[in-house]
Order: sequence, then C-alpha cells, then structure tokens
Amino acid sequence: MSFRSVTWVSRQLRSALQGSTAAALQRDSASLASQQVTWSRMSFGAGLAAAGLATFVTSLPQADCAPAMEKGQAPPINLAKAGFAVPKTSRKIVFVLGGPGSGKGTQCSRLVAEYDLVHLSAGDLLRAHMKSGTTDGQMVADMIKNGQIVPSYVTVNLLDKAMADSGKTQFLIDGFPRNEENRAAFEKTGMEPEFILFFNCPEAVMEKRLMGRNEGRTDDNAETIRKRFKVFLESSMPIIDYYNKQGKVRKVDADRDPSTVFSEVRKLFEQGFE
Ligand SMILES: Nc1ncnc2c1ncn2[C@@H]1O[C@H](COP(=O)(O)OP(=O)(O)OP(=O)(O)O)[C@@H](O)[C@H]1O
Ligand SMILES: O=c1ccn([C@@H]2O[C@H](COP(=O)(O)O)[C@@H](O)[C@H]2O)c(=O)[nH]1
Repeated sequence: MSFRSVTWVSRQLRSALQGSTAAALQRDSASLASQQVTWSRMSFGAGLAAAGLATFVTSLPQADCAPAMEKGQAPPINLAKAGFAVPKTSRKIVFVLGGPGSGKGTQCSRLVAEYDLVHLSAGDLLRAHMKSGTTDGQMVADMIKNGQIVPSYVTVNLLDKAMADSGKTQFLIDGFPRNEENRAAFEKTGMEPEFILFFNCPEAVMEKRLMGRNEGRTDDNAETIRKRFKVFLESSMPIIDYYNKQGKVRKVDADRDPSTVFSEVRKLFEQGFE
C-alpha cells in the first residue's frame, strides 16, 4: 500500500451524504469536497467513514477548520478531538534512525509536506518536557546535555501521548529507539515499526553539520557531540542491526545534498509497507 494522500475522504463524505436529507450538511460537504481533503487509504475503515465521518467533520469547531481552509489546504481532521480513540495496533509507524546530524529532522519535514504522516521527534518531545519544571524534566535536561539516553518510561509515554493527541494513524518517529531498553519498552506497548528509515552518514560530515546548526541546543558542542557519537555507535547501531536482521531497514546515503537525499527517501516510501 502506498503512503500517498488521496481525496478518499471527500468521496466517502459525498457517498455518505447521498441518502441524507440534511441540507446544511450538504452545504458543508460541498465546501469541504472542494478542498483537497487528504487522508490515506490505510488509516481508516470504510464502515467508520460511512457511519460517523460526515457527522463529526461537520461538527468540528470552526476554529479547527477555518485557518487551514483559508490557506487552501485540507481541513484538519483530528480523531482524538472528535472523540474517536485510534487503537494503538492501527498505528502505522516508521522509525527514522541515523547518527546525530545525519539529517533525520530535515528529511522528516520534507516527508510530512508530501505524505499524510505525523512527525514526532523524540528529541523535540524530550526538550519540551525538560521545560516542564518536574523532577523528570531536570533529569532529562542533564541527560541531554551529557548525550545520554533518557529512560524509556519517559520517552515512550511522551511518544504515546503525542500519537494519541494527534488523532492520526501514520507516524514518523525520529530518533527513537536509541538502545535495547527503548526498543523493548516500545514493543511491550503492542506497537511495532513497519520499517526503519536509516540515514547513513560519515561522522566527519555529521560533526560539521552539528557544529554549524546554531539552534542553541545544549548538546551541539564539541564535547557533547563526541559523547553522542559514542552512544550512537555503542547503543543505537545494535538496534539498526536488530531490525536489519528482520529485513526492515531501508538505508539512505545521507552524505549528499538534501534534495538528492529526499529523492531517494521518496522512492523508499513509495514502496509502502510490505
Ligand atoms: N543533506 C544535508 N546536507 C547538508 N546539510 C544538511 C543536510 N541535511 C541536514 N543538514 C543540516 O545539518 C544540520 C542537522 O540536520 P538535522 O537537524 O536534520 O539532523 P538530525 O539527524 O535530525 O540531527 P539530531 O539527531 O542531532 O537531531 C542542520 O543544520 C541541517 O540544516
Ligand atoms: O529517544 C530519545 C531521543 C533523544 N534522547 C536524548 O535527546 C538528545 C537529542 O536527541 P536528538 O534526536 O538529537 O534531537 C539525545 O542525545 C539524547 O540525550 C533520548 O534520550 N532518547
């Protein structure tokens, strides 16, 4: 199956409305159908769409729909806000792994612009959490500054909550799992990755990129970068090997300009899930 977004929801909406007598609903549907309502085929059961989709889309608060529609984009449909919980086992997950500075975040941004995917960077979630003022938050701040891997109970909870809150079903999980403890804790939740997108990049290239990133990160300095590289080789590479043995790794040569890297990434996504 392909990740490519389709106007499938529009069609479902129109067919669900064919038997409906509600004029107001039809008016809303026509305006929605004129937008490109994107969703992906695999994320939704036809029964759910026919039974409830028209109702909850039209009942979404205006504030949720208006800004995106003004920009000519798809109105956001958030299943969680609409009261539908997406079962964990329905989530389609791709782990995006590679050394620090290999370009994971850069390529994930490009992917979400083209496909119906939610990008969750474990590092970003942890950086937000470290500002929470909790004891955990302080621990996370210290660990990031030292290039250490935060215990799974923190990271897995943050990822799980972000997935649930998104109300979506297809995720790029960037920078996780980083060690065996992470991997095992995630799999215990019942979720597993469809495949692993692995960015292969020489250390010298990654170091140059990180030193030039200038985003004010506490770990983008020569001393912490050295520690992060060591942790990557010792703890994270074995995870990539683990998935490689399962035939789940799709490897990209990341030492090229971002557009060239992306054209290869796109090809790997067009293969869909096997
Ligand atoms: N293909 C590329 N060529 C040159 N520079 C790149 C390329 N991809 C990303 N960069 C730059 O390198 C830096 C690191 O990229 P990015 O943040 O995407 O990496 P990352 O793998 O997500 O890093 P981290 O794991 O540390 O979060 C950024 O400044 C980015 O603009
Ligand atoms: O799953 C994770 C992800 C990240 N960390 C910590 O955060 C920093 C920065 O991560 P980036 O992916 O480079 O944004 C990383 O060095 C770890 O300290 C983590 O512990 N677990």
